[in-house]
Amino acid sequence: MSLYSRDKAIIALSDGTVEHGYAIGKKGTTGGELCFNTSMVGYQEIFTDPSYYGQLMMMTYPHIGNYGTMSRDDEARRVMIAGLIVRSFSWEHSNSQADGNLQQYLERNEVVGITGIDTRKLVRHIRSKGVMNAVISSDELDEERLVQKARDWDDMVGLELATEVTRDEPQTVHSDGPFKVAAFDYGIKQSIIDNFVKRGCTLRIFPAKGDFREELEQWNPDGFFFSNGPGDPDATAKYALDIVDYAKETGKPIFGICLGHQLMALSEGISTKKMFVGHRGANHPVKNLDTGLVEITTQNHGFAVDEEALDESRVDITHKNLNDGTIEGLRFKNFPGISVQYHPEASPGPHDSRYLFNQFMDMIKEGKKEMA
Ligand SMILES: NC(=O)CC[C@H](N)C(=O)O
Repeated sequence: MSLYSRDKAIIALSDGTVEHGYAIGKKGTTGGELCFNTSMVGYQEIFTDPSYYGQLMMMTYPHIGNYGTMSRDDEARRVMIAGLIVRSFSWEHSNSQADGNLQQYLERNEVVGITGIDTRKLVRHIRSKGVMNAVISSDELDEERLVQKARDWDDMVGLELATEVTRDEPQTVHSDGPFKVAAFDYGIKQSIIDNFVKRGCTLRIFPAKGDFREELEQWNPDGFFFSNGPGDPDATAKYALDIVDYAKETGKPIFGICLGHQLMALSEGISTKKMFVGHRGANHPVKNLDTGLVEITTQNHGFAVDEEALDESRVDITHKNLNDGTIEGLRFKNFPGISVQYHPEASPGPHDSRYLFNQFMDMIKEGKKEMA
């Protein structure tokens, strides 16, 4: 496709809403759950966040592509979003550090997208009607057929997607520090790995599925980490709780982010629920109930721990979202564990919540002292 495409494209929602625009990225047809992200920067980190696997990404910031792409900004080896919707696509970029332009990046990663869309209107629509599926197409422009396709698309509820994005084999990421953390990869972001390595943790990263008990016994980690990831936490829990339970039995500190947080709650019998509209952006206010302080956080989730299912003999709520009151963090009472629904690695986003990695490191240091 030449730069400055004027090839037509359509986005069709499962409720019959149709909008016309122009093709970006690869020509073709794609579909998924229609999400929106309100971050003003960090589009490349968002597109490569494995938790977005299977979702169409609508950016509310209107100007996307203006600073190009840089390979060091990737959160994973490939683009994970299923499609892209923007208001005003930048066919050209201006950034002395960029190593490419977004159109070429999207084409190389085979991402189908659409520009020229009134994203503010579509976001308001989803916010009033609730999250739904959609289809983007630049090779088939029949509105009715595309709406039907959106209706037929798999529902996110019940979808198991972590095995689509996890690694095939365990991998060790070394640091020069003394700590060993076993991390479970349901779609782990590179910036989470970097945050551990920076704090002196050598990580042994395990695939989502498999029996690694024997290897874990031998390696004897100082702590466990359960990662972020795509899909319905209930569907991942069907196989993942086995290893969460193992980690709990060891008595070592456990930390969970996003999907990992949801899995830890599920392992204590506390259910999750699909949200009316998810949280995706880099300015969500969260209150730390231990300190009373408010942190501005990066978020990306469509499910949440159900407050009604909370069991106070098993968990304390440590963090709450100030926009809608949903649970954002838990401390576990029957094992040394903390977890947050949001993203302390904040890539992109403000660094207010990085202290959570330090808090986990303190738990690990404490645990090692007790063992000595
Ligand atoms: N970032 C994540 O780990 C997302 C978790 C889960 N897939 C959700 O949407 O709620």
